[in-house]
Amino acid sequence: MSTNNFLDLVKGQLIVSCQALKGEPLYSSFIMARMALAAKEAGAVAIRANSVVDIQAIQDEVHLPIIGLNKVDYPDSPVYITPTLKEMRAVAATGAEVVACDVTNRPRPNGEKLSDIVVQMRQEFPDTLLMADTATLADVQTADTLGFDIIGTTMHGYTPETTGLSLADDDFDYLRQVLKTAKHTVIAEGKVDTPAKLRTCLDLGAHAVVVGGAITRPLQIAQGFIDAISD
Ligand SMILES: CC(=O)N[C@H](C=O)[C@@H](O)[C@H](O)[C@H](O)COP(=O)(O)O
Repeated sequence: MSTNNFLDLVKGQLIVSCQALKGEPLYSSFIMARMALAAKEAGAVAIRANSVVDIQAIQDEVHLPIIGLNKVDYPDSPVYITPTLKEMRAVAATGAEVVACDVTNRPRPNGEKLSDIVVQMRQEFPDTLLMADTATLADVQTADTLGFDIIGTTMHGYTPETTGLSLADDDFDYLRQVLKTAKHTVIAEGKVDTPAKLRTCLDLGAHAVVVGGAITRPLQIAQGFIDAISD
């Protein structure tokens, strides 16, 4: 019987994504761990983190549940969030309570099939929850069919089909549709960049909300201020 009470722990709460890729000013496992400490002290109940080294550094710094992922670029696929079984296994092996991966109906590296990956993960890591990073309602239905425990809106606005779209567009119309469509637990994620949007996502029925850049990407945050004074 699964002892994974992640969903109970995060219900109605904020999850902070602490990520910085190579090339970003804060690219450092140490810095991501300190970001996670700040998030915990603010009251966040879980952390979303990228890469085994960052996950381990964060686990050493804060005892909060983790949504783990591993971003890897492959030449034969546009999918980069935990794209293959190799990355899924590596993240699950850290003990992260949740493993998140791309579910956007695009070809995966090495021709891997998501359905096969899910079956293998259920066998090898029965207590680890799986989170689908989706972009469209069709992806939400795929995630439901494959039995993902959590459906994230993570990739909405980040695929060719959804470029430029945002969760908050048209009074959160897309999130409302996801909440109506999804059979599994929905966590709102992607461009939730103000406290008011966080509140609205929860009021509309999201189980929890992930906020990343608006809290943990100072370059992105500062650029917003610069844009406001750039005529
Ligand atoms: C598209 C993509 O790769 N998103 C990634 C998913 O892990 C992260 O870079 C985002 O920061 C995270 O989803 C939180 O979103 P936001 O930073 O907008 O609050």
